[in-house]
Amino acid sequence: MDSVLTAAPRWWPAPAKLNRFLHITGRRDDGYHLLQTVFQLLDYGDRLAFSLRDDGAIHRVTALAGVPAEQDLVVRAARLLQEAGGVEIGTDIRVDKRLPMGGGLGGGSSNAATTLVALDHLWNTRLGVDTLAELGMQLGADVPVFVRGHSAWAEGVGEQLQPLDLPNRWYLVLIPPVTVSTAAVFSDSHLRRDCPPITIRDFLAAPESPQWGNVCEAPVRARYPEVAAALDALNALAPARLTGTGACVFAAFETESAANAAWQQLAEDWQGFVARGVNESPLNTVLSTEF
Ligand SMILES: C[C@@](CO)(OP(=O)(O)O)[C@H](O)COP(=O)(O)OP(=O)(O)OC[C@H]1O[C@@H](n2ccc(N)nc2=O)[C@H](O)[C@@H]1O
Ligand SMILES: Nc1ncnc2c1ncn2[C@@H]1O[C@H](COP(=O)(O)OP(=O)(O)O)[C@@H](O)[C@H]1O
Repeated sequence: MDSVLTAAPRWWPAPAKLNRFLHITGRRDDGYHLLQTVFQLLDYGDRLAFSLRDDGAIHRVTALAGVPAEQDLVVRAARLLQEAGGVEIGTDIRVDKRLPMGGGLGGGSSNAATTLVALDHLWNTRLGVDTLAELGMQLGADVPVFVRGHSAWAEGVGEQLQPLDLPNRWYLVLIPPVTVSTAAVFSDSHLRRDCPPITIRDFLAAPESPQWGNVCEAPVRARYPEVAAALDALNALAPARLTGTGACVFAAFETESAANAAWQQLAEDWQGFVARGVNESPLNTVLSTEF
């Protein structure tokens, strides 16, 4: 029997991230690229709801275009936790999606992290943040930062994290009408892979310096004219960057009204949103206020 064990499930936030900059300093033996990047979390993203089931099934309630349930990161994350924690309870998972897929905003990774963190509480596995981050790493390089829930300096393939308090900024994010394949960008022969390593101190001395760029920007610009057009449109108003391997681009503003004013100039031609940069994930806020 599929009896539902909780009455009114709450919504759990799955925030987006931006890569404030992204350098590649080399490659691992397995071909994965070694990065230096800063993850800026946003107060904007998807929402997930969980209804526990006593039959042990993991069931995705909402469809995701082009992603079969078995491949959905929320289902994979729930299964992983179920195995790791020896759990016999199941769950229905509902995803209210606002973040574009393949946008460089980390939506899939954040959905996976929220699933791990929320079910660790709802299933009472209490594995703790370190184990959840390790489980998350098996699902994707960007999952641990969302599990840990703090904007961060990252190295390695994104798993070596140091929490950072970044300046308060508002971000205008444009969503070009195209999906960028992370694998295709990383296999591009024109991708710069020899950035000299910098230190966290170098970055913090001038966090908004134009010298910290995104090496994926050049190959993505060349392959995707829609991304080039978005960068050009935003650059006319403020310094614009690509996030991750794209497709989304962003600019930072000191105030919400400045970000909204820029958005008003672009909203007729582009999809996008304005969001506040946060050092602490909205997911942590839920945990600390309700659990
Ligand atoms: C580069 C970042 C920065 O945030 O880009 P976005 O995906 O957010 O845009 C991420 O670390 C991306 O991590 P993630 O999105 O988990 O990458 P995956 O799907 O695991 O990787 C897809 C493919 O890209 C290549 N890949 C990925 C990450 C990496 N550090 N080096 C690589 O060479 C590998 O060939 C891999 O098979
Ligand atoms: N729940 C999910 N939400 C988004 N993408 C998912 C999900 N599950 C699996 N995916 C797959 O992960 C890929 C990367 O998604 P996403 O993390 O949103 O983009 P990015 O890594 O560019 O930030 C998608 O193209 C999709 O095929």
